Amino acid sequence: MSKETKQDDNNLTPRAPQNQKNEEKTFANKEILPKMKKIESEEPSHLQLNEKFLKRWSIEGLIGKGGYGEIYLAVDVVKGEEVAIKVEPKKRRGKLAKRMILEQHVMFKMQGKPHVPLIFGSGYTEKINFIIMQILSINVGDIKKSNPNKRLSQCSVGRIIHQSITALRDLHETGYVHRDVKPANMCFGIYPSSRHILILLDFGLVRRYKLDSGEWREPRVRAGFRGTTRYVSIRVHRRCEQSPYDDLVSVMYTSYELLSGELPWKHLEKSEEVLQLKEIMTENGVNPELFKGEKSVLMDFFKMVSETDPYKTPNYDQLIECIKVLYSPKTLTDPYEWEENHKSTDECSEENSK
Ligand SMILES: Nc1ncnc2c1ncn2[C@@H]1O[C@H](COP(=O)(O)OP(=O)(O)OP(=O)(O)O)[C@@H](O)[C@H]1O
Repeated sequence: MSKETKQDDNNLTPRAPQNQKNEEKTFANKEILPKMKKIESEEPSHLQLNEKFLKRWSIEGLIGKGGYGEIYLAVDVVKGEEVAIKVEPKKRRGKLAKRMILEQHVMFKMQGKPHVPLIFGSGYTEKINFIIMQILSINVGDIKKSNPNKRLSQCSVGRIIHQSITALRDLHETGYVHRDVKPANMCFGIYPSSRHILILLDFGLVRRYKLDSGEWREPRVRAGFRGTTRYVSIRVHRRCEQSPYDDLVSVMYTSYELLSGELPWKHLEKSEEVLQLKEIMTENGVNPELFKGEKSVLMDFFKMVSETDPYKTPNYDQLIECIKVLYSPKTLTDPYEWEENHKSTDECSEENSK
């Protein structure tokens, strides 16, 4: 390892992925494998195709490019296993980028929890910060887009939302709020043992809301905007300090988008217009006008989330019970509609209407 390269102390030896036995190396479903983007030669990329990063990870392609970082598919040449490498430049606009330092800190704290990516290593080189982690499926937003009717069945949505709530409960228990919950930050595992497990991604915008003592931090009078306009709560539009409640509101909007195909404010550009529609949706009780047809199953969930006290720990169990109605009697381990061995997309709704 070069002198300018440092990895975290507890991470010098990459760890084996949990539950990833040798016989499980066949992918679950080609449709949800991460798709590679071309690494354009004229575009400066942090890592190059076929480069052997830190003499161990061979760069196979670019999976994603976010506002801050790039995500590459790489092969661990020692173990012959695929991994994802998230990279961000160490400096942004002349300032030291702290986003991924916080992200890897929180991801390390969460290791052992089922809904976070496994980390095999993290650190920095002269120019970049990096996290080497478990390779996952395409994100839930892209799974939805790849469905012919651009939405997901009630049965899939129920199980995605159930697992998102569990993932957030784990994060909130460590004292952090996520602040960017959305379908693009949710993926599934790709091996048989992990393909039904939803993984929450992108901890780059987390913030501590609870002290080690368990006491909540004093909220700021006016917080900066953090998150994605389409999914943030009304409180975030109003610049309130975010709490676990606000992550759950983003889960709530996610459920609507996945089930119906789009949120009512999808085509609005101005944040104030989006806010107005969000207010119409829930401010004076859940508005039945926006919950017609297949969306009616979400009314109870919307009511329960929007009536949650933002200054108290949410009742996660109650929320999970409420959303289970969408997929019962199926279980979290039954195949999803995008899996090859799944019989019919409507199977779940038929069962629900019995
Ligand atoms: N471990 C992974 N395996 C497979 N795909 C991944 C993995 N991590 C991230 N991705 C893909 O890359 C996309 C961007 O990842 P992420 O949100 O972590 O990056 P980001 O730079 O913080 O993005 P943004 O600026 O949009 O928030 C995700 O939506 C997902 O599709």
